[in-house]
Amino acid sequence: MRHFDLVVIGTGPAGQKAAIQASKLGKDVGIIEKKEVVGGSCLHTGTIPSKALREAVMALTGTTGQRERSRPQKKITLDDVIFWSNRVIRSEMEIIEDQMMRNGVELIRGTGRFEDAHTLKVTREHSSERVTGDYFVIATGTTPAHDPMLPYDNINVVDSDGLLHLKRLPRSMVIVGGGVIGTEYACILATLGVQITLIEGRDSLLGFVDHEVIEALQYHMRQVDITLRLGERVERVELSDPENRPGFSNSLVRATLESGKHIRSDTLMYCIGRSGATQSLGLENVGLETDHRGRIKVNEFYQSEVPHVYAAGDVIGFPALASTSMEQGRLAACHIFGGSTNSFPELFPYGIYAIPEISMVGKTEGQLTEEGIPYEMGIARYKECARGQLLGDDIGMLKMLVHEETRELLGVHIIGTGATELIHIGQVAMAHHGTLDFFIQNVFNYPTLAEAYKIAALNANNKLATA
Ligand SMILES: Cc1cc2nc3c(=O)[nH]c(=O)nc-3n(C[C@H](O)[C@H](O)[C@H](O)COP(=O)(O)OP(=O)(O)OC[C@H]3O[C@@H](n4cnc5c(N)ncnc54)[C@H](O)[C@@H]3O)c2cc1C
Ligand SMILES: NC(=O)c1ccc[n+]([C@@H]2O[C@H](COP(=O)([O-])OP(=O)(O)OC[C@H]3O[C@@H](n4cnc5c(N)ncnc54)[C@H](O)[C@@H]3O)[C@@H](O)[C@H]2O)c1
Repeated sequence: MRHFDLVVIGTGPAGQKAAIQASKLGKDVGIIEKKEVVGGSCLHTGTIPSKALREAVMALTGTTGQRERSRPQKKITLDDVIFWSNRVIRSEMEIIEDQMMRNGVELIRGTGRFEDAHTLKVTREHSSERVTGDYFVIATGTTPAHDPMLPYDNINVVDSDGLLHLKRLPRSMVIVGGGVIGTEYACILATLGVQITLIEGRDSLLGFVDHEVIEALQYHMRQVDITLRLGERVERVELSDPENRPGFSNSLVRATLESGKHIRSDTLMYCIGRSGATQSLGLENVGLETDHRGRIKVNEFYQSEVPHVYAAGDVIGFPALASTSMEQGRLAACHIFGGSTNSFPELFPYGIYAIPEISMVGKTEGQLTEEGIPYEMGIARYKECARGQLLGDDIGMLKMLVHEETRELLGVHIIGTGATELIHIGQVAMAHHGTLDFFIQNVFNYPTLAEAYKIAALNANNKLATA
């Protein structure tokens, strides 16, 4: 039986960083992975495939600047897009495996299940073994939440994992759930020419994003013929019998909404959130419970109620991003082995890879209003920047929120080309309690989109001066 200082379960972003950090601190580390491939849902079904798909679609359709946004120039097959994605996934996988090998992290393939508080049984198809550990980091991530009433068949009714295995591009698709996954895929697939209907139970998509940015996004989604059904919920989904389709016309799926509307399509994708992958971990043998969505409760050090068992990444819930999962895994290993550590930063950005992309850091106008914080707003439109003109991005916008008295930056919200990169300028300024004067008094490269920060700061300054 092999013994490790630390056993990590799961090779997604949280598990990778926990394992490598512990190994850098001189510890013996084993990492368990139930799939044949390393990288987690991040690399195989989540972040990377969806972003590779997006990049491929943008390149193949020539959707670079928004002005050129159009229907595909040539017929693009799902194979074209998957070919692009697989190239990225393969090289990312090699990088992860190399990193683990170089750092002496022992990769053990199989499904891990606790037998007691320090023993994990690792089961493979034809064999099994037991490993023991002084400490554990559970980094098993999530799987798509399912509605038991739905007829999932992985062909016509799929979740976001199943989407990646479709054999052909559907003509039409209903997407249920206007969260991050539903919104990103709606934009990507519509750009490919799929006729999309997006159904969201709330009154707008992505409720945590600045309302003006969401209004702009929803406007542009409609411009590419995405039908938004907001404030609507799906009551029933039926698959048609191909031989006999009264009420289905030529479509294969019919969704009935609570409002009584029928929506017909070739395919329906459900993305209504995700559940912690904890069911088969044998947590009861360690004395751990999960919440109703399978998530593990941890303290600020990522320590569960059983002190030598830590958990990090999506399995602990919010914010459930690859970016935050990596840092949680690293911090967990630092806490276990006494490495120098910081606490998780209060300020971190969100990047939403819709088309156009969106990014935000800090507070929204809604939050500032609710908290009674006096603020002013500065806006820069990309079309005011030479770089925006060069890119043909007429719709991009950067909104800066500053404290009315201290002039400190409180939030930055961007929609448009490069939003997910540009946001980090605002993040750095905010982390150092920067004011809008930094942007006014400094010079930026020209022509760049970063110039939008200066334009927005001047705009806010003008409003403050006349207030
Ligand atoms: C469609 C989609 C798009 C996304 N886009 C973004 C994005 O753009 N940006 C972003 O920051 N985040 C994005 N995310 C979220 C991101 O993918 C997750 O936050 C991230 O993957 C979580 O990492 P993790 O290490 O916690 O878990 P995962 O990446 O889910 O990895 C968990 C691993 O544990 C393994 N495992 C599970 N149970 C066991 C067991 N019992 N034994 C052994 N191994 C086990 C699994 O096989 C898996 O390999 C996206 C997610 C989805 C679904
Ligand atoms: N760019 C990124 O960072 C990125 C991209 C994709 C996914 N993710 C991660 O993946 C997680 C899961 O994403 P998700 O989109 O599945 O979940 P989500 O929780 O973000 O959104 C689910 C949405 O579905 C709606 N909904 C639920 N049931 C419904 C019903 N019956 N009818 C209509 N609408 C319904 C909810 O109101 C909600 O808006 C996210 O929380 C995020 O952490 C991140």
